[in-house]
Amino acid sequence: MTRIDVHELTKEYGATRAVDRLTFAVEPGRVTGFLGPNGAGKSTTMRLVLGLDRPTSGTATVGGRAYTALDAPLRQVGALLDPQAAHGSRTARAHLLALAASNRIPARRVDEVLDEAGLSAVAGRRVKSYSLGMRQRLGVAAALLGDPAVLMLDEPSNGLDPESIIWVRELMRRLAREGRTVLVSSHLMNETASFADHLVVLGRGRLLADLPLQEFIDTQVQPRVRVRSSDDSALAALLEGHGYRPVREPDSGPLTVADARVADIGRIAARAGVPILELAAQEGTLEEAYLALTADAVEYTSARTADSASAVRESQEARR
Ligand SMILES: Nc1ncnc2c1ncn2[C@@H]1O[C@H](COP(=O)(O)OP(=O)(O)OP(=O)(O)O)[C@@H](O)[C@H]1O
Repeated sequence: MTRIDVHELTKEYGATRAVDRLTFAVEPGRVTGFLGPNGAGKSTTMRLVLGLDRPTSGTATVGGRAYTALDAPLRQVGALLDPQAAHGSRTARAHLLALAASNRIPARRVDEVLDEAGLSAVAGRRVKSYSLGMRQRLGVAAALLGDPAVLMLDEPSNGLDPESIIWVRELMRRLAREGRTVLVSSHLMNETASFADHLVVLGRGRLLADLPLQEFIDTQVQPRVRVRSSDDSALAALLEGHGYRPVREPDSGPLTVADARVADIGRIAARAGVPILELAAQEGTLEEAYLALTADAVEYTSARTADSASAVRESQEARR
């Protein structure tokens, strides 16, 4: 089993501390989502793991060894960092054949990964004629070439159409099921929630969270209950009498009750004889949880996003 271990990792570029005493492990058999605002240090961390940059201090290892000390790196770690990495004047097949030859990977793997990436029909075309989505697929094909135990993908869904996004999601799930170690950075929260089992979240180069996906959401977003009655005013008064703070959704929608459980709300209403038309637990989303956590750790924030992040937090506070 091959883990990625990052220990007390620090990287400074002049006065900028891009990565700040970072410690975490990426375990095999699950997809770990790597999140953080722009400039949080995700790409730098991936580059340090891949030996593309030298740390100022600390270590990053794969299976206990530095990437640069691996015998056949491409057969142990597959990475997608920059979809523009392939030379534009080469065909996709020639690009993969060159990579295979320099890493002692059998040439037949090239056709296998082209097929896996859905590029077989266009493998003879020059890469410069490829769309961003096709380049992303080629980058994923290159990452898979050495059949590696560890995969690190930086924004693999970037520029992909909906069908390709589903392809990436299912591919990552399968790679994790096969027991591989999969680290994926993304800015797309719904997307990350659909494939990640575990999350590592950075802010300003530091570790903000290292938790299973659901636990991360639960620690950031209070549980809520949605409830609707034929007499919402009576229901609201009843719940207030029991110490809850129900909030009416806009346009006379149902009531939202923070810090509440379905069974408790249902029992209170039944005892008082208030008819219930709808009663449901409302799950927090990864986006809410992420915004609540990272609002203070955003390096580049427009006034508008800062407002919406604090609005999410305020609405959460209001429901408490
Ligand atoms: N080669 C470099 N020289 C100088 N500063 C750098 C270099 N690479 C990264 N940085 C700085 O380090 C910080 C972390 O950048 P990094 O690209 O790792 O963040 P990120 O989390 O990947 O961001 P994004 O989500 O925008 O890709 C930023 O402040 C960035 O400007």
